[in-house]
Amino acid sequence: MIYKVLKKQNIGKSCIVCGNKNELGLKSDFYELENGELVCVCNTKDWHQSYPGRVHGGISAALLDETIGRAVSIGDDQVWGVTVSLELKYKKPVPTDEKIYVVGRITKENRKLFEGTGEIILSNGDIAATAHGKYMKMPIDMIAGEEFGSDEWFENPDDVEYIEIPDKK
Ligand SMILES: CCCCCCCCCCCCCC(=O)SCCNC(=O)CCNC(=O)[C@H](O)C(C)(C)COP(=O)(O)OP(=O)(O)OC[C@H]1O[C@@H](n2cnc3c(N)ncnc32)[C@H](O)[C@@H]1OP(=O)(O)O
Repeated sequence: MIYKVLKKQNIGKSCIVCGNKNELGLKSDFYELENGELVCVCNTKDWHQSYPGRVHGGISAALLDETIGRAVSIGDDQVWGVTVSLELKYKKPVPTDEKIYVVGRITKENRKLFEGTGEIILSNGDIAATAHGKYMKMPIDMIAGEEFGSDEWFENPDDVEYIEIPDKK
């Protein structure tokens, strides 16, 4: 299905999931969609493997964690959180050297906590993993320190207006 992109989120410098200067990272892009969900798009690499050809389960967890954790900032980019708990179900192998999509959304939110769900969708539409995460809201200076600024967190614009996400099987 094709979704209109409302906004591309900022990226970090060194983050394992989104950092553009992390040579071993996933260099993921995050897009806020018209339906209120967030999609992460990235290309898995050989060095993200556990068994040959198969992405490490911890990498899948990191992708789902960040996608759900970022979904809370749709509409208010000053809301940040730290992960309190994260539960995954690994349903199919995530291949290395493949473009994948991670979709997340917030399911519950109050002043202190938020919860969300997400899934990794392979290019053929298979759902490879699902997750439920719980996060505690926290000001960014409490998470990352007073020095957190524009050299750590910045725009990474592109001209993507629509994203086609494989139909889930
Ligand atoms: C450059 C940027 C790069 C990338 C950025 C990407 C963007 C974002 C991506 C995000 C994705 C990546 C994100 C990451 O990778 S974050 C990295 C992984 N996570 C962490 O590091 C978190 C580590 N844990 C902690 O710091 C503490 O345990 C926290 C802060 C979570 C709680 O601390 P603490 O235990 O001291 O809490 P409190 O005593 O102050 O209690 C406060 C209140 O909270 C209630 N409570 C506590 N626990 C729970 C619970 N389990 N369920 C329900 N409620 C709970 C508690 O009852 C109390 O309520 P009340 O009694 O006041 O009513």
